[in-house]
Amino acid sequence: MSEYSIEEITADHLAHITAVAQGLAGDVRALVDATVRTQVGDDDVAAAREHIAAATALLRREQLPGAFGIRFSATAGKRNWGNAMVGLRNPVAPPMHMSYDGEKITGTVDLGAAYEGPAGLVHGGILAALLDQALGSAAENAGVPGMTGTLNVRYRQATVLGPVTVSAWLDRTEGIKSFAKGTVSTADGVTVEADGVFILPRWARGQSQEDAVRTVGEG
Ligand SMILES: CCCCCCCCCCCCCCCC(=O)SCCNC(=O)CCNC(=O)[C@H](O)C(C)(C)COP(=O)(O)OP(=O)(O)OC[C@H]1O[C@@H](n2cnc3c(N)ncnc32)[C@H](O)[C@@H]1OP(=O)(O)O
Repeated sequence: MSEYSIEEITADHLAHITAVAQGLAGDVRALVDATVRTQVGDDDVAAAREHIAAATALLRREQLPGAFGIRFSATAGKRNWGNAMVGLRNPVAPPMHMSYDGEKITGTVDLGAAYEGPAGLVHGGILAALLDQALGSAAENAGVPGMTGTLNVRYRQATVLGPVTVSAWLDRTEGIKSFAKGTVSTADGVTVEADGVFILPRWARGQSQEDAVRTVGEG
């Protein structure tokens, strides 16, 4: 398949594949957490590996030739289910759940042991990636999408593993450049601040936003 595609699916089918994808990705996330934190002995690890190998072989029976891509449909809108931060069927995504209130993106995410950098703290690269996604989505939702050109991240204080909130908003636009800002917060307050420039690529500039998003896609 191409990286961007349009497909029509019924509401019932969408509900079904959503539940299946969320279930599988959730199970694999649980496996990752269990793997990081397990203290069982070698025999149990060996037995677990046999089960994991069997599950992997089962899933490999029928695979996409590449990544999930970005898919559009009248029923479901955009499905970026492979996205590394928010992808519904990607166990690597924490996932961050995002909502938009017309001005601001709010992302909620629970970062467990798999996202550790310094002991007990969230890895800085993960925080940057979450902010990249949220700032990009803020620009996209404001109707001025673009690819990340530059992302500046300031780590104000450590971010303890656990629930975090990511906020992002469009600051201003200058032609094809959208400037967005955002923060990561925990119970300790704001831990990270970011600002970024999101640029509508040269090859997308002649198209309407809707056409560009459909043919070029987005994160
Ligand atoms: C509708 C289709 C949209 C598709 C997109 C939708 C995304 C919807 C987001 C959803 C949420 C995703 C969140 C995850 C987002 C990623 O992860 S995106 C992946 C990471 N980013 C990339 O891979 C981008 C790679 N870089 C590029 O593709 C190109 O360098 C860029 C950034 C598109 C710019 O290239 P270009 O179109 O040739 O730009 P160019 O005409 O040379 O310059 C235009 C202007 O931008 C400035 N500029 C150029 N590069 C930069 C830069 N890196 N930093 C700052 N300014 C720059 C120039 O100075 C120029 O400014 P002015 O002279 O006009 O004042």
